[in-house]
Amino acid sequence: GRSCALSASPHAAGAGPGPGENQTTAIIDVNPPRGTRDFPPDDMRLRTWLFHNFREVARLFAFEEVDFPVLESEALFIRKAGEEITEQLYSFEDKGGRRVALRPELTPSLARLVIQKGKSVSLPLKWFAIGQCWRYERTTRGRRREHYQWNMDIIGVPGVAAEAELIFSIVTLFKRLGLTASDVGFKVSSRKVLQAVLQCYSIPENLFGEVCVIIDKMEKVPLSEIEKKLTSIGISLEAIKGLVQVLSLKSLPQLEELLGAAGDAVADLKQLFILAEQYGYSQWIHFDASVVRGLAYYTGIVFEGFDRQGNLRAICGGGRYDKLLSTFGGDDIPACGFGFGDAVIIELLKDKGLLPMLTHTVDDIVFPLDLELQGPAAMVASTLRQKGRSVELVLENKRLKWVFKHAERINASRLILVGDSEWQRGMVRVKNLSTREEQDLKVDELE
Ligand SMILES: Nc1ccc(Br)nc1
Repeated sequence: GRSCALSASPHAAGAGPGPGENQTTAIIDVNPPRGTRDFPPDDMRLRTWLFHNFREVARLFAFEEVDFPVLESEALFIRKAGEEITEQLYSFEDKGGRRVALRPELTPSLARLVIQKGKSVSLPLKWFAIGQCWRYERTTRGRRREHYQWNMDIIGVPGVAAEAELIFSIVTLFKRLGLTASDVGFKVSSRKVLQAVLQCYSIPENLFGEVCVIIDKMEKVPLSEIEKKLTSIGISLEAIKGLVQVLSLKSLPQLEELLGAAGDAVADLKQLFILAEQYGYSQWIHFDASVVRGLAYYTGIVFEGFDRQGNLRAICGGGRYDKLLSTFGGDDIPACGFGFGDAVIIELLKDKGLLPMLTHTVDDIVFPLDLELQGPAAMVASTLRQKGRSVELVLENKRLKWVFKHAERINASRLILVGDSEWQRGMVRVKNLSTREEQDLKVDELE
């Protein structure tokens, strides 16, 4: 028998290529799972830049950051309204036999946390989160299965001042990214418009969510299919005609004519446009009755950000969801919020030539001229780091030519050489890599 594992040849047959043998194919698939992305440094810098802008806007609007598990109970997302988001739920049974899901959106988790906190938090709440969301899309469409969403939610404010503030926070983000009202805009409507029509035809309230989800596809599938689906859930042809008519309205006066000024729908929308005027972002938004959004839980104002060129899918979307918390067993707490994905916005910025140039830069590169000086070089690096400078310490015995090349690659501002003769005098040689100026400095003179 073998004395110990070490004596076994690590390259017994079938153990893969040995040292020096080239690896033609990797042993494992080095690509991420279908529909998911890696973020190597360049992509990660762009993502960090985008998320920094999300966080900065949230700070300007005094929102507090929250987070939740990517994994939630499946029950949080089971809604009987035929939404794409629930049909594509990334759910499974865990080893404890529990039905769990990778969250497809953040709003239900936020609602769960608000209810969990109950009386221990005072309303209104202004919370934001940036989280990865998942869907299990049939590979036929080869689309992404994950994206990161920035969510901002105002909990406990019944009036449309909350929606006005939320839309302005997105306008603020767009401006920070260099986009103007000529590049992007918001279509705004209210689900109370649909509610009013359904009431006219005495369609039961419980069909409201389902009707909205079907209607949301209005511009994506032929009208005949919409009519077929609506009929299949018991909506009369007459009611369908009424719905289609109201959805084609393009102005608030037209809506008022049809619904009368009485209904909340018109009043809410009028108030929202007045506030937008006062905020100074009227030119960013317009009423469009065809905006429904595909989530069943919206109950009032709904809006979506879009690129005016019309090349891309919606950039973001949101609205009021006054009933969601009570459907989870919480109190009847009004709420509104939006989701803003990390993919369409980057496509738009690319199209507009607005992607930032982000490079990996360091302040100093420290290089011991020979191996005995590794200790002193580490101390020099530590002194500089304590002063807040980012320092690349060369960890191997490299030729000076390599060090200069590397300094260029990482955009270092200074090269600090730790040499024997200088070190004997407690000095190091400092090269400013932009001015080429060179000087010997005492370590504690470095700043
Ligand atoms: N809901 C959702 C999740 C993931 C992606 Br990608 N798109 C939408």
